Amino acid sequence: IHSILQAAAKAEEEKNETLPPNMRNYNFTGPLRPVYPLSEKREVPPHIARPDYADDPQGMSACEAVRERTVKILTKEEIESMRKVCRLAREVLDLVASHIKPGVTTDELDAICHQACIDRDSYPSPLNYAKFPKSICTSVNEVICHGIPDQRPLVEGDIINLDVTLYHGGFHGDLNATYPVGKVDQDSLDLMNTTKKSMEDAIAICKPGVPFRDIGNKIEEVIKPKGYGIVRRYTGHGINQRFHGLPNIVFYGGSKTPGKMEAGQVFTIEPMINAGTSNLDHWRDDWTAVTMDGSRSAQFEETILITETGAEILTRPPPTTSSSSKK
Ligand SMILES: COc1cccc(Cn2ccc3cc(C(=O)NO)cnc32)c1
Ligand SMILES: [Co+2]
Ligand SMILES: [Co+2]
Ligand SMILES: [Co+2]
Repeated sequence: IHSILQAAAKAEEEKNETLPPNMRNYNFTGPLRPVYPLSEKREVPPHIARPDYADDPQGMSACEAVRERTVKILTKEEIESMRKVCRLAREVLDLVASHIKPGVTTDELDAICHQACIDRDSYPSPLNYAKFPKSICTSVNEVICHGIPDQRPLVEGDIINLDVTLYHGGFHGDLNATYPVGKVDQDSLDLMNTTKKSMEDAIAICKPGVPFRDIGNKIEEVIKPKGYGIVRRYTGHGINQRFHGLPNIVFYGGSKTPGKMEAGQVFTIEPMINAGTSNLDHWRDDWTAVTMDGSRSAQFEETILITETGAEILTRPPPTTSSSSKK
């Protein structure tokens, strides 16, 4: 009976108008489906400085095509520019997140993000990056990353990751977080909390002289006891005038990659953690990464600066110490 029902569901699916043609006979790994058509490509007013890939037919970045031999050490001025764009990116993430509720579509969240970038004299970095069609990545439930905003309304019980990157003053600022939609089951809450803790514990070990691979060792230490899967295909990355550069930061343990942290380096820590297998597949939209077993996935991301004494989270407001906090 089960296989009959499955065949019937599949036949129904192939008639489904909300699936784009090239996904009509794709074997989805979980219950989530895209809901097409995507909205019109959103415009960014000409007074806003654009990254070099914004108008490239393939969305290719000329500055990223130049191979790097070492991890960039930012100057004081460059660090100030990173502080500014990262602060703006945090404002935009928090604003978009405040609109998460059942019934809101991910396309509506994209429109809010797009306008919030413009209001901050910033370009939404994902737009046209390698031809990505929207201004934010919205990754729901079994989607690991790079989910495309579409006409699907959020449902109570979903989890959603919002991944925001802004381009301002010639620099990119990148962060993401995973949020519950209304009331969410305990397993999903555990997955989100553990993922966030693994990122925060990894940030806490960062300081000059620490090997980059220790980030993955620390994350694995937190994640392994829970039996979750650590995504291997996507990594954290250097970020500055480029959206993506050296170092590549893996989130699993036991990596042999060489390289140690130095003051003045800026990169993201963005572990993607699956409730089940670490294996992934991509929807036939070339972007959307999903867990192979349909289990849920969570991610958190900050952009951090390595300082003489440790790490500064550029995408978080500076901590107020008791002395400096205003009465
Ligand atoms: C060509 O191959 C791919 C595959 C997927 C995605 C993209 C392009 N892209 C679009 C948005 C986006 C965000 C990040 C990021 O670092 N988030 O933290 C990375 N890549 C991104 C290209
Ligand atoms: Co990001
Ligand atoms: Co400015
Ligand atoms: Co990133």
